[in-house]
Amino acid sequence: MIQLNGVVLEFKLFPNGETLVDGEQILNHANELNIVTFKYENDSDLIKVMFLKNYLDDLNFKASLVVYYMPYSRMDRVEGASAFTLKYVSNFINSLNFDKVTLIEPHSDVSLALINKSTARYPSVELLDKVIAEVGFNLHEDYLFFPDAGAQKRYGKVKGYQQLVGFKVRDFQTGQIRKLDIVGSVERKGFKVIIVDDLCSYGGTFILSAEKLKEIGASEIYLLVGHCEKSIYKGKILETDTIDKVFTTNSMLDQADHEKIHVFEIGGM
Ligand SMILES: O=P(O)(O)OC[C@H]1O[C@@H](O)[C@H](O)[C@@H]1O
Repeated sequence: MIQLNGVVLEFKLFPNGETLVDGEQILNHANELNIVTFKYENDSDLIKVMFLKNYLDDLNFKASLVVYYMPYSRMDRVEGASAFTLKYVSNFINSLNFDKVTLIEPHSDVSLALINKSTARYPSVELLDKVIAEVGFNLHEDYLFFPDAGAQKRYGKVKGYQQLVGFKVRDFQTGQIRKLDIVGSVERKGFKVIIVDDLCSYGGTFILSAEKLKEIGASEIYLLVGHCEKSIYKGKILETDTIDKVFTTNSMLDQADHEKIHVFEIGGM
């Protein structure tokens, strides 16, 4: 889904699959300075962004880009013969020459390094105060939990919280989590935990984290993720009582289709 200055653009297809770009629709919402918002739904959205930016260039209009979820951001390293698709998509975005690019919760700093004139915003940090108030989190008794070293690097700098970290081993090819251990100790049982990470897919990481946290005495467990894929509906998080509530943004989901999910609007953060 592509927005121009907050307005969702409609794209149609020619019978052979080519994209029909409605220039009039763009003209109706374009200014000299524009914000293009890119909510990735599938690879065809990349082509739509390309057509829109080229059209704005032809009008001599400027534009910045907000990327709700950076596609391929998890392909931030290569192993064996795997293709470095994050680099290739970043090259594509760079070729469009936006004035600036804002990445919402990129999976790692590699996206920031690869994309020119890019900065990041982290809803998992920006929304923490709201989530803490909602779940009645006590700074002296309760814990934030980062499921792996990547999450600890991104969010561990938040001050004033007791923190626990997971050590996760995942098979790069199959995506299966081989094991997860908790590093850090707790003083007593019966505490709340907010698991903080960038993205929930099927939720395997968080179910496993929650099981381990329960073993060491957690009584209530919440999940705060910047992005939540629709695949959460196919995973076990919503079926079991291991995680009490999931807080996320509309970077991937459009709305919450389950009582356990709370979706914050990125625009209203
Ligand atoms: O365990 P699921 O939800 O499938 O995947 C989410 C995890 O996989 C990683 O890329 C994310 O950073 C998160 O830690």
